[in-house]
Amino acid sequence: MLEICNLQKQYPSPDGQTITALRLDNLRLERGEQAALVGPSGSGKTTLLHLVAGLLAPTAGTISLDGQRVDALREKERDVWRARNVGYVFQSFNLLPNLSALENVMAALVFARVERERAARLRAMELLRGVGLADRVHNRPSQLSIGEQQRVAVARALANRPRLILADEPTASLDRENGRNVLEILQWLCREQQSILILATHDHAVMELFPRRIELARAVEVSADAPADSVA
Ligand SMILES: Nc1ncnc2c1ncn2[C@@H]1O[C@H](COP(=O)(O)OP(=O)(O)OP(=O)(O)O)[C@@H](O)[C@H]1O
Repeated sequence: MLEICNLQKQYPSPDGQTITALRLDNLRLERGEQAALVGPSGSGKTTLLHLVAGLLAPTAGTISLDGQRVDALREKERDVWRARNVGYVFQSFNLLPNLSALENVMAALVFARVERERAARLRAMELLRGVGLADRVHNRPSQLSIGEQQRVAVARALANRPRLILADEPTASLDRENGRNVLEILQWLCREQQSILILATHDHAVMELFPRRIELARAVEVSADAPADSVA
């Protein structure tokens, strides 16, 4: 289970003010639950995903996955924790350009040290077959279509069977048909392995496909000397 309590992230701004990028009082997602993360531009969707992934530390509040406090981990511990427990799908795929589709997926497994090379290869092949790319495994990203690249990225994110999949507008660079295809695969794989899925989107057609929504309100800006919640 993912549990968030009284979470806040603030940044100093260049003009001496403090920007509250995110405020989220409570959130609980059970194993296998899928939720769309929605809110206007600047409401903190990416910030929330980065906090949950342990890429950023919160200013206040707690984040726990299956009872483990992610916010309390030191930076090095967070890297190890992330490699084992989190799969991240970006809008812009972030595949390694010099590696084939197969090597990109294997890299996630080898980095997390959860599989030996032979087992990693088999798992990567199985996933790439699952996302419909069995005949493209030796292609590099530049030799794949945009939709195919995102399917490789989905396979990579799911490779370690992570408990948590975070996706930041994963269909925003795709046309409707490819977007629908990637989403179906992502939701199906998350259901299969009972991963929690949080997917940020602006697209109403995408939101409709999720049983739950996490709605963020627009971030507020407060001056440096005012308490955060005294300014609207
Ligand atoms: N490193 C930073 N320093 C200062 N302010 C930041 C930083 N990162 C994000 N912000 C601010 O925090 C707020 C939330 O940003 P975030 O990217 O999380 O929003 P978002 O909901 O994902 O937006 P979008 O839908 O446009 O992608 C914004 O006002 C942004 O300008």
